[in-house]
Amino acid sequence: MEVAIQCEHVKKIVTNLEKQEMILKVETFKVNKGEQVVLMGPSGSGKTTLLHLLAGLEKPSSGRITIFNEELSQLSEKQRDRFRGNHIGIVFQEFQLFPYMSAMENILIQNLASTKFSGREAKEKAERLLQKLGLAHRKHSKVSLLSKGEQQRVAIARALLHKPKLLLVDEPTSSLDVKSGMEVVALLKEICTEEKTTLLLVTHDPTVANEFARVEKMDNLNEIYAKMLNEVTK
Ligand SMILES: Nc1ncnc2c1ncn2[C@@H]1O[C@H](COP(=O)(O)OP(=O)(O)OP(=O)(O)O)[C@@H](O)[C@H]1O
Repeated sequence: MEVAIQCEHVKKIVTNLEKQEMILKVETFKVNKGEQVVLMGPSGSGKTTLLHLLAGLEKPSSGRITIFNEELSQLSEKQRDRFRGNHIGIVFQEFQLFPYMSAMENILIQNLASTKFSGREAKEKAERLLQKLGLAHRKHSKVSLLSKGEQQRVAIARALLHKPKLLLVDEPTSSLDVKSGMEVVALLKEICTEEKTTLLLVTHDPTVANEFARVEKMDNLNEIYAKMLNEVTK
C-alpha cells in the first residue's frame, strides 16, 4: 500500500515573547493513499500547525515528514512550493479567495502554481468542477457577492484543479450553517473517492467526524497538547 503521509518524531518549536515553546510533538502518524481521515481536536490543539507542516508551508523544527515518498524537510522552500503546486490541494479555513475576481478566475489561479495542465486543460477541469459543485451558474460572479457556502465551494474547486494526490481541508464547516456544512463534507468525500485523492480534514465538529471511518484525535497525536490537558485535569 502506497503511503500518502508519514510523520516521524515531528516537533514544532516557536518563539513566543522571546521564549522558545514547543507547540507540537507527533511521534508517528501515517495515512495510506486513498484514505479519508479526520483530524479532530479543540481550538489550540495544534491542528492548523500540523496541516501547515504537512503542506510544506512551514518546516518542522525536527523530525521527518514524507508525502508520497517526498521528504519535505529535504526540500528547499522553492522545491516545497513546486511540490505543493503539483501534488497538494489546500482549502483554508478563511478560504483565501480574491474577492474582486470571479469564481472562475479564482480557480484558475491554482494553475499558475502547477506545471501539470495547459491553460485549456485547466479551464476544462475548472468547468467540470464548477458543474460538480453546483456552481456553474456562478462562474462569472465576483466572489465577494457569493454566499459563504458558494465561496467555500470555489475554494474547494481551486484546491482540486490540479488533481492533487493529497487534499488538506481546514475546518470546512466553521462558517457554514449545519445543512451547507454537511453538503460540503459529502461533496468532498464524493470527489476524493472518485479522483482517488487522499483526504485529511481538520474539524472540531463531532457531526462532521461521524461521517468518516478514521478519526484521529489531537490528544492522542500531539503529545504537547496531551500533556497540557493532563496538567489542567490534575
Ligand atoms: N507562530 C506561533 N507562535 C506562537 N504560538 C503559536 C504559533 N502558532 C501556533 N501557536 C500556538 O500553538 C497552539 C496550536 O495552534 P493551532 O493554530 O495549530 O491550533 P488549532 O488546533 O488549529 O486551533 P484552532 O482550531 O483555534 O485554529 C496554540 O496554542 C497557538 O497559540
